[in-house]
Amino acid sequence: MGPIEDKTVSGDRVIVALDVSTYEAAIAWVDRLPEVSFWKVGLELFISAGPAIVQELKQRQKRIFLDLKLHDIPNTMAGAARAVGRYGVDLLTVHGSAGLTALEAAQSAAIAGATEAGVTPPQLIAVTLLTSIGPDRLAADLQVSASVADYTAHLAQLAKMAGLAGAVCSPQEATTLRSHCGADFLLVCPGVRPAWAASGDQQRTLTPAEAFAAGASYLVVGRPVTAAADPVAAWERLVAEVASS
Ligand SMILES: O=C(O)c1cc(=O)[nH]c(=O)n1[C@@H]1O[C@H](COP(=O)(O)O)[C@@H](O)[C@H]1O
Repeated sequence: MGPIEDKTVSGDRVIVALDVSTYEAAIAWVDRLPEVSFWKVGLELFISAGPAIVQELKQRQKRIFLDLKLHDIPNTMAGAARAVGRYGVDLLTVHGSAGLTALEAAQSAAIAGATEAGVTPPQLIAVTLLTSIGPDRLAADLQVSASVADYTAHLAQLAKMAGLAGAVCSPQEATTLRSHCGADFLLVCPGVRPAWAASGDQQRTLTPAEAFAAGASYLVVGRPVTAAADPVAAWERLVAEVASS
C-alpha cells in the first residue's frame, strides 16, 4: 500500500472491520460489500480462521489491516511481527504501551519477515488508548494521571521515535496527534460514528466526516455498517457523507 498517496477523501480510506468468527462469515461480507477495498481482520476472525482468511483477501486484491494488537516483551513482539511480516498485509497493530524497545523490535522484525518472504512489509501502527476508554476510566482503571490528549500524543510520539508508520487513535485526538507527529504519520481512527448509528461501547467518537476533517488518514468502521438493517445502504451513505464533506 503506501502511505496515503491520494489524500482525497473516499471509501478507499474507510476500513471495514470483519468482526466475525468464521472464514465463511467473513467471505460473505466481502461478497456483500464489493465496493469495500480495505478490510480489517481482527483477533476474533484471525484466531478462528487463521492465515487462510488473509490469503483469500489477498487473492481478491483487497488491502488488509491485520489487527492483532501485539503487546509483549521485545523478543516475543519481534517473533510475532516477523511472522506477520511474511504475510504481505498492509497494516499491523501493536500496543504503544509495550514500550520503545518492543516497538523498535517489532518494526525491524516485520521488515525482516517481509524481506524473507519477498513481500512488502506491513506498516506498523501503535494503539495509543483504546477508543472504548474515556478520561474517567483512564484515571480510575489505568491509574494514568495524564489527560487523554497528552497520553495519546506521548504514545504516538513514542511510536514515531521507534520508526513506526503511525498510530491508532480516536478521531477526537486526531488534530493534536497530527500536529505532534506530522503530515506523513498515519492516523488510523476507529471510534467513528455517523449521526445515524449507535455508539455502543465506543466512548471517544466523532462522525466520519469530522474524523477526516480532524486529520485522520483512515477510518475503521464496523457496526455502523455491519449491524445496520441494510449494510449496503449504510456503506453507501457513509461514503457519500465523507465524499461530500
Ligand atoms: O485497533 C483497532 O482497530 C481498534 C482500536 C481502538 O482503540 N478501538 C477500536 O474500536 N478498534 C477496532 O475498531 C473496530 C470498531 O468497530 P465498531 O465499533 O463496530 O465500529 C473494532 O474492530 C475494534 O477492534
